[in-house]
Amino acid sequence: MSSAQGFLNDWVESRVGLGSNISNSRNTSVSYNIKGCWIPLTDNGGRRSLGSREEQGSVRCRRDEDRLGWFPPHFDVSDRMARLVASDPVFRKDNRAMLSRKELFKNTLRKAAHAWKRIIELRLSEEEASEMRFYVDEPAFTDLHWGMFVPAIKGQGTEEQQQKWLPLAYKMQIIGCYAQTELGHGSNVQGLETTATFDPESDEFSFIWWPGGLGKVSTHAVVYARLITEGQEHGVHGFIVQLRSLDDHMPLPGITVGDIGMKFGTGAYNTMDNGVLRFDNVRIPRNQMLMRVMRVTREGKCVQSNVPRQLIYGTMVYVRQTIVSDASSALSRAVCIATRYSAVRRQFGPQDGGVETQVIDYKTQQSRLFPLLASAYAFRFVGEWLKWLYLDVTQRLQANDFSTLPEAHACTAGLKSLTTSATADAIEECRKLCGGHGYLSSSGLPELFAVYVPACTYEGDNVVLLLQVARFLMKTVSQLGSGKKPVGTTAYMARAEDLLQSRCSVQKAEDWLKPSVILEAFEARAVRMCVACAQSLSKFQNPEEGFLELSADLVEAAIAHCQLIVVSKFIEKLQQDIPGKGVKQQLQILCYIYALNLLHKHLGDFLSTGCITPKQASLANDHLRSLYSKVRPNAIALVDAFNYTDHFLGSVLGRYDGNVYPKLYEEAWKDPLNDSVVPDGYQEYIRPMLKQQLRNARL
Ligand SMILES: CCCCCCCCCC/C=C\CCCCC/C=C/C(=O)SCCNC(=O)CCNC(=O)[C@H](O)C(C)(C)COP(=O)(O)OP(=O)(O)OC[C@H]1O[C@@H](n2cnc3c(N)ncnc32)[C@H](O)[C@@H]1OP(=O)(O)O
Ligand SMILES: Cc1cc2nc3c(=O)[nH]c(=O)nc-3n(C[C@H](O)[C@H](O)[C@H](O)COP(=O)(O)OP(=O)(O)OC[C@H]3O[C@@H](n4cnc5c(N)ncnc54)[C@H](O)[C@@H]3O)c2cc1C
Repeated sequence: MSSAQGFLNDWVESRVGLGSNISNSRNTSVSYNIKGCWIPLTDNGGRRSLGSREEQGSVRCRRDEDRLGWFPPHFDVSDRMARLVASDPVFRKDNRAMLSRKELFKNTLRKAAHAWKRIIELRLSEEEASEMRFYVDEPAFTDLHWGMFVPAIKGQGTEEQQQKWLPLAYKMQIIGCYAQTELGHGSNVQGLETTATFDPESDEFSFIWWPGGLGKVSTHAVVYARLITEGQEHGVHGFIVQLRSLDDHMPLPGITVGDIGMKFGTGAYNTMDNGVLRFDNVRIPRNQMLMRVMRVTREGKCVQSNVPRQLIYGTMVYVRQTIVSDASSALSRAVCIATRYSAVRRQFGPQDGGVETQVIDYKTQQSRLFPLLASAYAFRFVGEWLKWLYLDVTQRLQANDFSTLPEAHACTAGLKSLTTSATADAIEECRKLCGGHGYLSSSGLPELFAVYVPACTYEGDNVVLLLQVARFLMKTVSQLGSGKKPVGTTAYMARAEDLLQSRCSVQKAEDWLKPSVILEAFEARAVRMCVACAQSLSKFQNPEEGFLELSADLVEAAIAHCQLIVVSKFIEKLQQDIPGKGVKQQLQILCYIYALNLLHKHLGDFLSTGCITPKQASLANDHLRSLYSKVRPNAIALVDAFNYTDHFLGSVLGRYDGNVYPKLYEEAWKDPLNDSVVPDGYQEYIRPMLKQQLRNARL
C-alpha cells in the first residue's frame, strides 16, 4: 500500500500525464533499462570525454522493447518529473547553504505549496507526485503528512474513521504529522509517558505529552499515548488530535507547540520543522482514538479486535520499507558524484611526464568506490523485493492472515538498519574519495550526508532495530527442533544441521564465481552465528538477562542474516531475464563485488565460524581485485544509468559534462563573502590590528 494511495480517487477525476509539457531531449542510441534506470554500456572504455551529452553521442534513450516488466516500471515517470523539477526556478536549491533558518524554512513552504499547485494543475498521478517530491529533494512537512499521518489513519483507523479523515487529508484541508517520540522516550514506545485518559462523563480524553513532530505547519497529529480507562492501562494507541486552528493557525487551547531548533548541518534537515508539543489537559472526542486494534465504548469499556496489537506499529513498518529504497537513491547519488569526479581528477602519473593518471584507475580508489556502486544496485533490488513483501503482508492482513507479520517486521527493521548505516558511511566515504573538493559545499556531499545521516536514528535507532531482528532469529532457532519449518528469509535455517557441518568448496579464485558457493558461505556464517548466540543464551537462567549480556553478539548475528538477505535477493534478481547485451554480465560482476567485499570486510566472522579457510579468503580477495578491472570500463555508464539530472545531483564535481574546474571557480565567486573585495569588518578588526603591528614594528 502506498502512502498517498487513493488520494487521486477522491481528488482528481482523471489521470493525465504531463505529455508534451516536458521535453525529452536525449539523443537516441542503444541503452538498456534496468528496473527504471538505464545502463548504457560504453564502448570507449568508460572514459567518456568531458563534453556535452550531445558531443558524446550520448548513451541514453528510451526503447520500449528494452524495458523490463519489473515493478515499478517508472523510468518514464521518473525522467519526466526530474526534468519538470529541474526546469522550474521555484525548485532551485543551489542557494540552500546560504540561507538563514527562517529563509530556508519559508522557501520550503513555498516549494511545497508550488509542488501541490503543480500536482493539481497537471493532474499528476500518485506515482508522478511521489517522484516529484523525490526530485524536489528537500525534507518537508509533506513527507510526514503523506508518509506517516495518512498511513497511520489508513492502517489503524476503522472504516468510519478513514471515511471521515482521509478525504480531508488527501485534499490537504488538514495537514498532519506523526507525534510519537517524547523528550525522554523514543525507542521505548511502551514507555511513553503521555497518557490519554477516558472521561466517560464528557465522552472525551485528556492528554499530557511532549512529542517530536512538526513544529510549525501541522494542523493535526496522530499522537501516541497510553490509554487509560476505568483506572486501568491498555497500552499505547494512536489518537487524532487537532493542534492548530484551521482559521488562523494558532495553537488550540491547552497546546504549546514550536520548533525544536537547528539540527546537524546547514540546510540539510533544517528545512523540516521538527517540533515540541505540550498538552495541558487537552480534550478530544472518544472517536478520535484510532480503533482498528482496540475499541473504547461509550461507557469506557475496551474491546479488542481480532487484529494483533502490533498493528499499532504498522506505520513504522511501512516507512522502514520506503527507507530501504531511499537508501539506494541516496547512495547511488553519492556514488555517481564520486565516480564521475574520479574519472575527471588526475594525480601523479607516468615517469616520462605524460598525462597524469585518472584517480579512478588507482586500485585503492576502485576498492573503495566500486563496492559502494555495487551496494547502490544491491539496495535497489532488495528495496524492490521489500516493497513486494510489504504489499504481500498488507494483503494478508486484510484477509486476517497475520502469519507473515513477524517476518515483515524483522525484514523491514533489519534492512532499514543495514542499508541506512551502510549508506551514511558510504556518503562520507564518497566525500573522501573526492579529496579536498569533496569537502566543499558545492560538491553536494556534505549536505547529502547531513540530510541523510538521521536515517540511522529515525524510524528506530539502527541498533535497537537489529536487536528486534535478533529476537526474531533466536525465536526461529529455538523452534528448529519443534517441527515448525522456518520459511521465507529464514528458510535456510531448516538446513542448519548441514550448514553447521558444511565445508566451502572453493579451490581456485574463479570458484568464487558460483552464486551457490557465495550463498552457502553467507548462509553458513549466519546460521553458525545465530546458533552460537542461541547456545550462549541457553546458559542463562533468565533469558532477558542473557539477551542484554549478549546483545553485541546478537547484533552481529542479525547483521549477518540481513547481509545474506541482500546477497540472496541480488542473486535472485540475476536469475530473471535481463535484456540488453552485456547488461546481465555487468550486474553479475557487481553482485560478486557486493558479496566478496562483504566477505572481505567481515572476514573475522567467516574464519572464526570455520565457514571458509584463510586460503579461500585469500582467493576471494584475489578474485575481488580482478573484478574491479572488469567494472572500470563501464563505471561511468553504470552511474549514468541512474539518470540523475545535474539539478538533482546538486554537485559541481558530479556534473554530467565533467566540466568541473571552471565551474568550481565560478561557484566560488557566488559566495556572499565575495560580494565585496574588502570584507565587512576590515575597518573594525583587521585594519586596527595591522596598524598596531606597524606601530609595534616602528617602536
Ligand atoms: C501527493 C504527494 C505524494 C507524496 C508522497 C510522499 C511520500 C513520502 C514518504 C516519505 C516517507 C518517509 C519520510 C521519513 C521521515 C522519517 C521521519 C521520522 C519519523 C519517526 O522517527 S517516527 C518514530 C519512530 N519510532 C520508532 O521507530 C521507535 C522504535 N521502537 C519500536 O519500534 C519499538 O518500541 C520496539 C520494536 C523497539 C520495541 O517495542 P516493544 O513494544 O517494546 O516490543 P517488544 O516487547 O520488543 O516486542 C513485542 C512484540 O512485537 C513485535 N513487534 C515490535 N515491533 C513490531 C512491528 N513494528 N511490527 C510487527 N511486530 C512488531 C516484536 O517482534 C515482539 O514480537 P514477539 O512477542 O517476540 O513475537
Ligand atoms: C531527523 C529526525 C526526525 C524525526 N522525526 C520524528 C517524527 O516525525 N515523529 C516521531 O515521533 N519521532 C521522530 N523522530 C524521533 C526518532 O524516531 C527517535 O529519535 C528514534 O526512534 C530513536 O529514539 P531515541 O531518540 O529515544 O534514542 P535512544 O533510544 O535514546 O538511543 C540512544 C542510544 O541508546 C541505545 N539504545 C537504546 N535502547 C537500547 C536497547 N534496548 N539496547 C541497546 N541499546 C539501546 C541506542 O542504540 C542509541 O545508541 C525523529 C528523529 C530525528 C533525528
